[in-house]
Amino acid sequence: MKMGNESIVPLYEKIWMKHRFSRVMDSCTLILLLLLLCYRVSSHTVHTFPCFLAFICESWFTFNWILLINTKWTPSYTKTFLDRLFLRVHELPPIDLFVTTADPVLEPPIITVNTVLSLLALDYPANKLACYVSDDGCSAITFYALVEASKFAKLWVPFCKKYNIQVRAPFRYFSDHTMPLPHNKKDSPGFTQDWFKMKEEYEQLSHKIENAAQKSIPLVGDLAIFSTTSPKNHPAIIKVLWENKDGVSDGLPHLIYISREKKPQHPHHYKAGAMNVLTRVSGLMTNAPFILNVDCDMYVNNPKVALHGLCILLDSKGEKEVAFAQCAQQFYDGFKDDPFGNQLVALFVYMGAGFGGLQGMVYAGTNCIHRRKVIYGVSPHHNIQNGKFSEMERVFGTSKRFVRSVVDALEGKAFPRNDNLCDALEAASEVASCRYEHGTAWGEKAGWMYGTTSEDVLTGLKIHIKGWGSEACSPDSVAFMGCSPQDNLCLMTQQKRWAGGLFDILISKNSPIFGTLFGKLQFRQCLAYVWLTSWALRSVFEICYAALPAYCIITNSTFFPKEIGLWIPATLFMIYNISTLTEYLKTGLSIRTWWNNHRMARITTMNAWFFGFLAILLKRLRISDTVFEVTTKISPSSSKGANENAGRFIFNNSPIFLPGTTILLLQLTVLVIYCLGWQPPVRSGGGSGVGEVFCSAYLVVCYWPFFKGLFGKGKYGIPLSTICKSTVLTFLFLHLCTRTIDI
Ligand SMILES: O=c1ccn([C@@H]2O[C@H](COP(=O)(O)OP(=O)(O)O[C@H]3O[C@H](CO)[C@@H](O)[C@H](O)[C@H]3O)[C@@H](O)[C@H]2O)c(=O)[nH]1
Ligand SMILES: [Mn+2]
Repeated sequence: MKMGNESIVPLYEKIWMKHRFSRVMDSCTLILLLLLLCYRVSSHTVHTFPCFLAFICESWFTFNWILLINTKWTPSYTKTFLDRLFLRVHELPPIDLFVTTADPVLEPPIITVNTVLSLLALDYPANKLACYVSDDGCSAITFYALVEASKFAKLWVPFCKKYNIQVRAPFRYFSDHTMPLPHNKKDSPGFTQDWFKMKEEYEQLSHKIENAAQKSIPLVGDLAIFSTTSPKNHPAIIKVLWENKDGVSDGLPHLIYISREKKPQHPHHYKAGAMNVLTRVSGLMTNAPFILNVDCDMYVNNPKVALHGLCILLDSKGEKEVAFAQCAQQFYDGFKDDPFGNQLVALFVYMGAGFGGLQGMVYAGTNCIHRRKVIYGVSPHHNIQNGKFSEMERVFGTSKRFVRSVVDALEGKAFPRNDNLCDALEAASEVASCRYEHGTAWGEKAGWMYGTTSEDVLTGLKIHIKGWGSEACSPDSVAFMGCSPQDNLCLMTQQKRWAGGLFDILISKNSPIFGTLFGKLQFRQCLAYVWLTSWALRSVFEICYAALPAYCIITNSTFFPKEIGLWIPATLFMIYNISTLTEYLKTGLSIRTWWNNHRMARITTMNAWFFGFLAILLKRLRISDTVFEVTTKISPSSSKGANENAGRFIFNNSPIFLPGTTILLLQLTVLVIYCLGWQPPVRSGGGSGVGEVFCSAYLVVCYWPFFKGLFGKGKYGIPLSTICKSTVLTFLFLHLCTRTIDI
């Protein structure tokens, strides 16, 4: 190619995948579903209660399947050309790095520290980076850990860059205890020495942090301020922990600690609130045009990730169309065969790529690079008319200095390097106060969106509604790695929050449906969003469907088509399983993983998603509000030595296990009834048969972890109170079913 044409050379390419097999199988499934519905409508048995209920549920499943096929149909991924980036860009733009942490116990500071270290060591000019850590826990330990980490970073970052270390989160780098070979062979002699030194330094750092967490540290000096704070009631605390004063590109990036002001009576909007404070404070201090944000456990696994992201965002086409570049969420130390189905690998491969082929990948809350101006609410083909200052104040609040920074960001003006970050501290405290957003458009039109516990998807959706696209960024070596929920309790809490939060979006004024009708959300993207945000609704239909075979066995009726018609659901079941299994195998996952994921899908849907659904109902009825329950992250030291019980189900008193336990007891009961021949005589329309028994047995197999829980001890057993409640519910159901026979 000719020189001088650099701006035309694309920096990334979208590659369309051909999932032909999936398409064929998914279409077959759809045809069978439609056949089943037609059969039900045309046959007169639809008048019986079970057939009618089955028809309703199957209609939903079919609708849902159409949404799913639509999402999966045109998958794509992006390939980024790093080598071309430097042809096109002579000076890299600044990037602000955001990390959020909320609780020093659920999120051990050593994890946050590792994430921060991996960010500070990014392969990127250090004078173009600034790392902002938001601590919603207002924890002296987190603060102390970050201060110590910034000292360690002075050794760690040069070490990583000198030897081109790939994994720059020390706890992962040192986790296998063997010394890897340096990538840069000629430096080897010094490497061994340096490696041992670094390892020792890191061990000291983690001991210091661990000690601080165990014995309370004296709150003197910089920590004195924490002696009067409590996590939910304290003034804004903003400290510049490290400033790259001379602006040297091979030094350390700025590191800033922020704990926004909290008052008991002020809503703080959880993570979205924290992100908005980060946006404003960084706007005052560095105002970078790009923002890379991660959760506290998502360390950088590929130090070039920022460059890959910029290939997409600085590309001449991307510049006009792409609002953000989202990397997949991948997790380290997952259990073998994914017993809890929380690794989400197949989900990202098939559904993620599907979104990628439409208007764009959803924003997943972490591992994402945003354009700052888009966060401020700009539309794609906008002309910046210099809005009146007073108008800007209504949207962005009354800090003059901040509003000026917004104007700069919108106009794409380079930020005049602050001689001194501390100059901005006073203004920063103002924008981090809990009253600042009062009467502004934060969380509504600007910044991260409020009103749902899935703030990430809502924020991304509103960006798509403006007409922006987005891209998945998937460099060859995994971009980020994080900590997945470690047991089924954490998983249930997380899934409940997700499903509830997503459903909240669907029925709000920000619903994707309105987005298509009144905004610029593309139709197919809208359907994909409806698929995503209707997870919670699915639970209702699935629970009804699970009760159907039990009802039929008790009343000796059937909800299946008769004779030849029975082949439709039977083939459907087979095709569905073959096609999903093939997808897993193609992705390199095991048969066990496939089964575990499918079993878990039934369990999470009927338990966690159902409670997510209920939570939103209660919220809409103004009975109780939803809260963001933080997922526990396992600290690296405690995860060592996986025991034989890892991956085993545990239970507690939470009502979340009630639906599952009841469904299991119910199926066991009806299987006994069937085997003992205690069913009433068949009346009209045919009695229950192999179909119903198969469904019941299948559910028992899906709920096998619960079955073991019936007999388990301690935390491995379902609490007696839950079993009692479920037994009562089971008998109530039995009673109601037998009543319908008498009528
Ligand atoms: O009041 C809060 C609550 C949470 N967080 C932070 O939010 C992040 C995500 O919380 P986590 O408990 O890890 O939730 P996950 O379910 O693992 O997170 C996924 O789902 C969330 C939405 O439900 C998104 O915000 C996340 O980015 C996404 O990774 C963490 O860094 C927390 O520290 C806060 O800063 N303040
Ligand atoms: Mn998380």
